[in-house]
Amino acid sequence: MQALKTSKMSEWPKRNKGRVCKDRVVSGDDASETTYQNEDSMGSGREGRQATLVAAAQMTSTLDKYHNMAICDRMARRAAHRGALMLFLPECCDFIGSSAAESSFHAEDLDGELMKAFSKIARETGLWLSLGGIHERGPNWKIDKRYYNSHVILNSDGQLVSVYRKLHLFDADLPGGESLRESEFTLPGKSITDPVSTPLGKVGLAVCYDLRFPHLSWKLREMGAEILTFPAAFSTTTGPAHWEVLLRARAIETQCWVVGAAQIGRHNPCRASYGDALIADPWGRVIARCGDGDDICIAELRPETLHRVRRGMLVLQHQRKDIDS
Ligand SMILES: O=C(O)CNC(=O)[C@H](CS)NC(=O)CCC(=O)C(=O)O
Repeated sequence: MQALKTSKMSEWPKRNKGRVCKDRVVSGDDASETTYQNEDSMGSGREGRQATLVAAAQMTSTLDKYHNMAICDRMARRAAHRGALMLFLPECCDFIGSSAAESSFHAEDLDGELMKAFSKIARETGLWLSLGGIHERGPNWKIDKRYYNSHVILNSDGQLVSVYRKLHLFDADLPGGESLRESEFTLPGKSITDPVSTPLGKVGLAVCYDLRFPHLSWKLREMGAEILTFPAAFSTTTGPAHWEVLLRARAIETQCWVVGAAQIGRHNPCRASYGDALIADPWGRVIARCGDGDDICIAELRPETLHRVRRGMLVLQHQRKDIDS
C-alpha cells in the first residue's frame, strides 16, 4: 500500500464583511479580488474544534473475498491510526466476478459471513464503515440467482444502520465497443434511503452510475444530506472523461462534501476500473485524492465550511418550484 495522503486544508474564499457596491454586494476589500486563502494560515488553529476526518479508499478487488477483506482490513487500520472517524470503501469491496454466474454464486445475505467480517473490522478499529457496493442476494436468489448492488453503512459497534440498493443500473454501450448490462443480473432498488446520521454528518447514499442522475443527489440534499457518497467501479472509458467532473458538479450543485471511493486497475482478464478515489468539498474543490493502487486518502470535514457555502448561496431556497413541471 502506498503512503497515506492527508489533504491540505481546503482553501476557502477570503472571509470579509460584505459591503454594498451600487446594487451589488461585493465580498472583499477589492471588488475584483478573487484571492483564496487557506484558513489554516489565518491562525484559527484547531483548538476547541472537533476533528472530523474522513477516509476514502481505492482498491483492486478480485474474486478472492478473503484477499479483498484483508485489503479492507489493512486500510481500516491505517485510517483509524490516522484519526479518521469513517472509512468509505468502493463498490464491489466484497469481490468482482468475471461473469454474472460467478458474482451470483458469491453473493450473500446481509447476515452472512462477509457482513460478520466487516462488522468485526468496524468494531476493532472503532470506525464507521461505508461498504460502497456489495452483492446482496435478492429475495428469490435460490431460483433466479439475482442480487442487489447494496451500499451498507455499519457503525463503530459493527451494527448495520442503513442499506441502500442501487437504483440506476449501468446498461451502456461504450465507445470502443464495450457493452455492460448490469440489469441482466442485478435487481434494481426501489427507493431512496434517508441520509444516515454519522459522526461526520448526514451521509446520503448512492452507488457508482447513480452519480449521473443529479435529481437523486438533489433529493438527498433536500432530505438533509451533508455528505454524498458515490462508491464506484467506473469504467476505464468513462472515468477519464466524466468521473472527476461529475463528482465536483454534484458537490457544487448540492453544496455537499462528495466522497468517491473507487475500484482501480485490473480485476480479471475482462474487467478493469478507472480509480482516482477522491473527496471534494461543498465548493467543489478536490481536497484529497488517492495515489496508485490500494490506497486511502484523508480529509477534514469542517462544519463551518459547509455552512459558509450554504449561507452564501441559497440554492435550496432559490429553486423555482412554482414552475417545476
Ligand atoms: O459488476 C458488478 O459486480 C458491480 N457493478 C458495477 O460495477 C457497475 C455495473 S457494471 N458499474 C458501474 O455502474 C460503472 C458506471 C460507470 O462506469 C459510468 O457511469 O460511467
